This record gives sequence, structure tokens and C-alpha cells, in this order.
Amino acid sequence: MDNLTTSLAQNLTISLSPADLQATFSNDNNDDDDLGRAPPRMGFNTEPKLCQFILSRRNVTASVPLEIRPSDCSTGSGLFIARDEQDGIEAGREIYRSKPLMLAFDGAGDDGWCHFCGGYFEGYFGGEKRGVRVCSGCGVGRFCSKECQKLAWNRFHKEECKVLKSTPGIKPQSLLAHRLVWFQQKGYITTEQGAVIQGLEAHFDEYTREEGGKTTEVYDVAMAIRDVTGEGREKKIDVGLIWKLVPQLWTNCVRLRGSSSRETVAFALELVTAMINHSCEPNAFAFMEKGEIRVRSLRKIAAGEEITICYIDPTVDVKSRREILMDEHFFECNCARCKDEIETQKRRVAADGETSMATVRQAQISMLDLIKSAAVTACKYPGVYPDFANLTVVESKMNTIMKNAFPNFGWGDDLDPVPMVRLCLSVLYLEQGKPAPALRNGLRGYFARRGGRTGPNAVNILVDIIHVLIAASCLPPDSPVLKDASFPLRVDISNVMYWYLYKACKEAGEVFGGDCEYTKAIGDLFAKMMAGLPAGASRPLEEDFMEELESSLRRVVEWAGVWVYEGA
Ligand SMILES: C[S@@+](CC[C@H](N)C(=O)[O-])C[C@H]1O[C@@H](n2cnc3c(N)ncnc32)[C@H](O)[C@@H]1O
Repeated sequence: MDNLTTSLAQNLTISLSPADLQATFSNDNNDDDDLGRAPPRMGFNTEPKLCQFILSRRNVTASVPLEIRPSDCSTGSGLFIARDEQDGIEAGREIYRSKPLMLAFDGAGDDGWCHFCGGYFEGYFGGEKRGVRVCSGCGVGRFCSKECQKLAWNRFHKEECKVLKSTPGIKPQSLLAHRLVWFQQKGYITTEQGAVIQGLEAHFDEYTREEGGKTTEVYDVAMAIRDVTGEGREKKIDVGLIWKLVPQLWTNCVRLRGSSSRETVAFALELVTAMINHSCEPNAFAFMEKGEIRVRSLRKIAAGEEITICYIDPTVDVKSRREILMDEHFFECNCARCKDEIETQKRRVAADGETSMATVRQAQISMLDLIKSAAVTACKYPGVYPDFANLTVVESKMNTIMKNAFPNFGWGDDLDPVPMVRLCLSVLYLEQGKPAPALRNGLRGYFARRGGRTGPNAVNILVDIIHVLIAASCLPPDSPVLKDASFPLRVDISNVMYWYLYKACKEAGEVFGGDCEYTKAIGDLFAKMMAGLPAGASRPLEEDFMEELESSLRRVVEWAGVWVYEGA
């Protein structure tokens, strides 16, 4: 039996404080008999049998042979396209898909997901909503059918329900730690799976370096797991073991987004994805569809090349990304994108003469705070704003911050976090029913993005712009917006809208795959809009349409004050 199984089976009762537990796991402690002492970590690449197990067909459906080898960018192992796979993999292809061992949803985020099967039960674009069954015990568990609710109850929700009731804001990653212990007790974790989990990077020293902060958090979760797991049983579980398990789960859970969302919606423990290292300029991304993790390529990945994904929100500025990675993942990112973005900031600072990197940083933080509070207001009062002038105030405050940071030169829409802030403003303005500022901010943010012109974020942003364009092109003739003589002509807005819808269909197919529900929904929307076109009207890709499109786009982006425009 592997260590995990043995230790869990022992069901020991122990009671230690964070300091005691730290001493238990301290590297200076050479007492081999010490309970649950963390063994030195060996990279998976030194364990061919475990690598074979992780990549076995039972766990993963891969379209190209994969290998686990020493990583090019981190100290441990990484996932690679096999060296002998001549052609590597093309951009926009599925590398693999896999069912996670466990999946927990972020209650604070988008909750349109079934907590058992991981299916999305709200139709895209306001489509049909399937019946939602909310657990009457905890009020948190949500299921798409009676069957899913029953299966979840038997598998984990009976125990989880109590935890959710007693700890309402519990982190999904911590919930997974609870679940892993129940799964182990119920015999759902195989010996091989246990062995892999044992070998995962834990960042144990970093999580438990000193008392307080993260150490206390790990301790509290470990004790809570021990307490509820022991309920009704004679002996409680080895808290020393859980003490190590919690940081392992936190380090190795993959954050999942659905195809249509930019936020993390779920956390999963999945053994193949736990092998993938991070890059701010990744060559792949992971998302969830019908309870499966799908990992797809963002560009061509050559044979023998390491697969990387971005662990965090790639749209935030370079300093924020590096801080988050250090704080949450304990490593310093040194990727080419980070270096390039720091250089761009330095060049602007040098050109301005009066500004410093510290001033830019402070301005970036202020802008992010500003948009965060605007977005929170919007969420708190969906559809009903206490003060409709709020967003105009946000915009003008943002302009002041930008002007103060660079007194001699403009900040430039391309410098982070402006593109992201403008896109966020666009969504908020649209929710307020203000299509003109929504369109202006949306287009300025869309064209200013330096990175992220392909991939999942690009499709989502395009869909946001399409929503704004649809709203603007459907304004009633007596709308005050149309009385403003500078507002673009309806025909120009509609040309741009049809073009972006066409682009969104094409890109969603390439990025998420044709069998993805979101791609199908965008395709349906496009078909519906095309069906509404009068007979004989020109359509995207037809010669007449393409001729008109360039001038329509130019007029629309000029009206929006777009800073960098390089064509459709
Ligand atoms: C999900 S694991 C990835 C697999 C891991 N390298 C291993 O050997 O098990 C995440 C951990 O890998 C390391 N890592 C991932 N990307 C990295 C990078 N770009 N630079 C340095 N370390 C990285 C960090 O220690 C991180 O917490």
C-alpha cells in the first residue's frame, strides 16, 4: 500500500498546533519515525511508472502523444508533446481532454453550473434555462437534474452539505481537500492515484513558513477536515497527513473557466493538468465543458516542446501578474512577455521625464481599484444603479489618474490596465442601457490590447463587442443617442456587427472547437441575424460587403477615438 493509503487507513487521533506541525515537517527533523514527515520530493520524471499511469488512456484522451519530463521553466516536471511526434500540434487543436478526479465550484462566481456533472445549465445569450435544483440543506449545492443531485448526495454531498453549512465561505480548493479524504475513506481513490497525489508539489515550506497568515489557514482547514471526518467514527484521521495534503491541493488544483466566462468558475484536481507549468504567454489553455477539462493549443506546439498554460488572469498588468504568482504560487515569472511589458513601461517613463516606475505602478493600482469598485456596485445593484452618473465619474477619475501619472505624454490606451478597464466599462455601460459610451469604451479597449488577440479571451471580448454593436444597431429611431450627429450611421454599425459575428464564429470554432456548446451558440446567433437580413443584402466575405466594411470600420473607430487601428 502506498503511504497515503496506509496513513489514511491508520485513522490516528492526534492534536497538534501549527507550530508542532511545522516542527513535524521541518527539514531539520531527521527522525524517520516521526509521524507523517514529508518525504523529500522527487520530480515525476524520475518515476516512469507513475508517469505512465498519469498519461494512460484510462485517465486522458489525448490527440497527440504526451510525455512528462524535467520542465524547461520550473524546477520540477512538466508536460510535453512527445519528442518523436514529428509534426507537433497545430494552433487551435485539442491536445487532450480528461475527466477530473474532483471538481468544486466557486460559489462566489458564475453559478450556472451543475455541481455534480459540471454541465452548464443556463443557455448562452439568454437562452433556455434548464431546471436548477438547489440543495435545501446548505443552499449552495446546485444540480441540473434529480439524478445529478442524488448521485452527488451519495458520492460526496451528504458530507459536504454539513461543511458548507458550518463554513459558508469555504474556498473550493479547501472543499476539494475535504472531498479527497472522504473519497479515500470510501475507496474511490486507487493506490496509483494516491501515489501520484503524494508526489505532487506542495510548497509546504512556503505555506507553513511562519505562524500566522497562510500557516494558520492551512492549519484551520486541516483541523476542520480532521474534525468532520472523525465524526461518528472511533478514531480520527491523521492530521499530519492532511496538513500536507491541503497545500498540495491548493498548489495543484487547476482553475477552470467555462468557454464563455473569463472568471474562474471551478477548481479541479486532475492529474495530467497538475503536471502543466505556467507562462504569461502560454501555448495552451484549459477550460471546462460538460464536466471535462479540455486543453487546447493557442499556437503550433512543436514535438518535444513543453505545454504551458496561464495560471492567472492574463489581462492584468505585468507587476500584478508577478505579485499574484509569487503570492499564490510561490514562483517568480520570468517569461518573455513580462520582460517586454516592463521594457515598454520603462521606455514611456524615460520619455516622460517627470514620471517614475513607482508612479506608474501606483496609478495602475488606483485604476484597478476604481474599476473593481464600479463592478462591485454593478453586481450589488444588478440593473438598478443608485447613481446613473457613476460610470461617467469613474471614467473621468481614470483620465485624471492617467494624466497625473504621465504629465507630459498621454498614458496611451495600450498601456495596462487601460484596455481591460475600458472593456469592463463597456460591459457596465451596456448593463445601464447606455450603448454610446459602451461602444466607445468597448472599441477602444478591443483595439488597444497588445497581447491576447487570439485565444479564449479574444473570443469573449469579441462577443462583448457584438452585444454592444447589436444594442447600438437596434436603437429605436427616436432614441436620443441617434440625435447626436457625431454618432456613427446605423449601416456602419451593422456592417461592423455582421463582420464581428462572422469573426466570432470562426474564432470560437478554432479556439474552443466546433463541438463546444458556446461555439454552437455563437453560430446560432449568427445564423439568426443573417436570416433577418433582407434578401439581396450583401453578406460577410462577399465582395460588396468587404468593400463597404473597411470604410464602415474606419468611421466607427474614428468616432470611438481608437488609438491604434490596424484594420479589420
Ligand atoms: C501545477 S504544478 C506544475 C508541475 C510542477 N512543476 C511539478 O513538478 O509537479 C505548479 C507548480 O510548478 C511550479 N511552476 C509552474 N510554472 C512555473 C514557472 N513558470 N516558473 C517556476 N515554477 C513554476 C511552481 O512551483 C508551481 O507552484
